Amino acid sequence: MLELRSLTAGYDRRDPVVREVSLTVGPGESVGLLGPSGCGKSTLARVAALLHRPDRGQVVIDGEPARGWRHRARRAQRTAFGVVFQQPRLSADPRLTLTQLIAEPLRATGRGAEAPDRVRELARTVGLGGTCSPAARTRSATASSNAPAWPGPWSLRPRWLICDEMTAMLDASTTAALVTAVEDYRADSGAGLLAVGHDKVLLERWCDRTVHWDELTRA
Ligand SMILES: Nc1ncnc2c1ncn2[C@@H]1O[C@H](COP(=O)(O)OP(=O)(O)OP(=O)(O)O)[C@@H](O)[C@H]1O
Repeated sequence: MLELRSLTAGYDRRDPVVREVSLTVGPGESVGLLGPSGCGKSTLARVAALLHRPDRGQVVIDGEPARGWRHRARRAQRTAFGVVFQQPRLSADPRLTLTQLIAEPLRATGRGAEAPDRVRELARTVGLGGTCSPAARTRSATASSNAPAWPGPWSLRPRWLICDEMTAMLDASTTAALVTAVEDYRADSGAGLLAVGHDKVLLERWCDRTVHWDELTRA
């Protein structure tokens, strides 16, 4: 269970963008969070993935409250999350090859020996035919990591996926391929998903249930 309990967060303690928000994602469940641009969805997604420290409230991961954030998060909790941000081009270091992008999270967490097998498997999963096109790079960023030290969606087999406007900049066929890749991974691993966005049609089709930002903040 991923529990967000009464979270208040933002960039100025006197004027937080997320106020007293609570949301629960069950094991293996996919929850879509809908809301207008600028309401605080990305901020909440970053808090949920332990990337942004809230001012108040708790993130509880499988019964255990998070006590550290970003690099201070416990490794077991940090690696429980795979995160896909809305700007994949900024998430992938352009100096790395596609293979390095996929292998880096494993090396960074002392599991480099698994890299060759995982690279082969993930390249197949996300449909990288050895090309270096922007779409292929987007898919490899999704498969690997958002920053070299931050293990991403698939490499470390996370239990929770946080997707923040994952498909906002993609065409329809790449969107469909990515959603399929996420769902294949979830079917295989039992991972839960929090997908944040403003595409109601996509999230309602994709997720077990959707909640609107207003419902979270009305209470
Ligand atoms: N790093 C930051 N520093 C200061 N303010 C920020 C920062 N990031 C976001 N904000 C502000 O916080 C508010 C919420 O932003 P956030 O990105 O969480 O919203 P969002 O719902 O995800 O929007 P979008 O759908 O446009 O991404 C906005 O007013 C934004 O300008």
